[in-house]
Amino acid sequence: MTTPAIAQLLSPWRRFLVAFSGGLDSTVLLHQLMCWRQENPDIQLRAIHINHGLSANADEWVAHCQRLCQQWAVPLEVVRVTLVDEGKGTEAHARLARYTAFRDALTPEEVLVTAQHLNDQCETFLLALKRGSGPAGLSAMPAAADFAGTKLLRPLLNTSRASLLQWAQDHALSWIEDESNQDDTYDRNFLRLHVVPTLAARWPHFADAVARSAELCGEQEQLLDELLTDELKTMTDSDGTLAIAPLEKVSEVRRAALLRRWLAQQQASMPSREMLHRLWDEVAQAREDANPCLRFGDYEIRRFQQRLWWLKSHASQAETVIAWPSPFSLLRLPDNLGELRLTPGGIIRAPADNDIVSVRFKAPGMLRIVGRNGSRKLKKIWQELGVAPWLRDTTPLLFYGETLIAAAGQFVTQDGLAEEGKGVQLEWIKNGQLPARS
Ligand SMILES: Nc1ncnc2c1ncn2[C@@H]1O[C@H](COP(=O)(O)OP(=O)(O)OP(=O)(O)O)[C@@H](O)[C@H]1O
Repeated sequence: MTTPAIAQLLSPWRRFLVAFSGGLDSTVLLHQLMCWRQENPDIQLRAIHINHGLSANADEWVAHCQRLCQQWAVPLEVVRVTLVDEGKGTEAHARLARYTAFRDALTPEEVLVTAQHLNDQCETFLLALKRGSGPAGLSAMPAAADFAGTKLLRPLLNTSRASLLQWAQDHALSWIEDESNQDDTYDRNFLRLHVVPTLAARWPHFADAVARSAELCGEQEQLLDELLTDELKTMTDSDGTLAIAPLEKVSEVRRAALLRRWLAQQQASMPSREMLHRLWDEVAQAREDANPCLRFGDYEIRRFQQRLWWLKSHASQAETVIAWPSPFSLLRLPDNLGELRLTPGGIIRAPADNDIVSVRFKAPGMLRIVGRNGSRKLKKIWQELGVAPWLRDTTPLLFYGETLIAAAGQFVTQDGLAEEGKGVQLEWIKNGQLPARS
């Protein structure tokens, strides 16, 4: 026998990867799916268990999951993850590692199924309330969301923990208890252990009511998505950058809603109100000659040519070195950035072929050109091309060390500025054409 919720939400799909921790919730989920498979043999089930190695009992949990999956004839993948502490807290790290492992394990034909239930939804809502979230945060967890090119489904979201327990007892299921669930230093556990039981004792349907509020908030957000989609499209370029000028003409609340949606398209985590204000005041509206930048985790937002750019941050990017052994041949740049060409003309002294031997590619658009030790003049040149979105809105600049020595892609020696028709000129070619200089 299956629960209607499971069949209703999952019926369009046929292949499932079940996130199986071995706890009560995911054990019931896997069992219900297994029962459903008995009636529908075309359904394919796989389970995945992530071993975070955090508990002394972690190996026992793995063994328990293996036993159960063998008994239910569900292939199980066990993934051992190693947590590196980057100051985000163990819980957040474990979660990140877990979802990365899910992403890696999923095939495009499968959907991921997790076992969050009504009481989890209630806690998620209360945690968002505690953070002062708006409707997007208060909509808590959606029952279905896009994930890793396929879907993440939460079919138990309207089922209470009590009814999962009832199911487990009725079917004599066994499950593991994670001892860390009793640790009320975690906010979620504090709510689960102390707050929600008090609320539920007074108002038995409190969790249902909260879930309804979450759903209503979700609907409002969806409506705004629909209403703003076309407007956002007109402001966004094919490269994902966002025009600033049209945002100046709309009301503050509309602008915030548009910026939020633009950030969501870049897969950014939801920004706080303060971050949105900073994004507008410190980046979009920065002084004309400023070179503003706002960090968002591993990413940053920059302004270039009156547009906002979402970029992987320099600090988090490993330097790539591209050899350019013969600088008079075309150099193809990574990330579809185009090509570089050196042509005669524009410099006092024509460099020997080996003057420039490698180009160090940092972030999109930022190149470090390094000469061979033997070259006298062009030893170390920084070239920032017009692609660099964090340049001031001027022509491409050329640096020697920290010193600006030329603009518009002309090389000069340290001795003086370029002379027409002599030396070499560096050109950047994108999609077969020289990009327009601003
Ligand atoms: N170690 C694990 N291995 C496999 N699946 C897990 C594991 N831990 C949790 N899950 C899956 O994730 C679901 C939610 O668990 P939990 O609430 O602890 O984590 P979460 O990923 O932080 O959830 P949320 O999406 O609410 O932030 C579980 O019901 C289970 O399906």
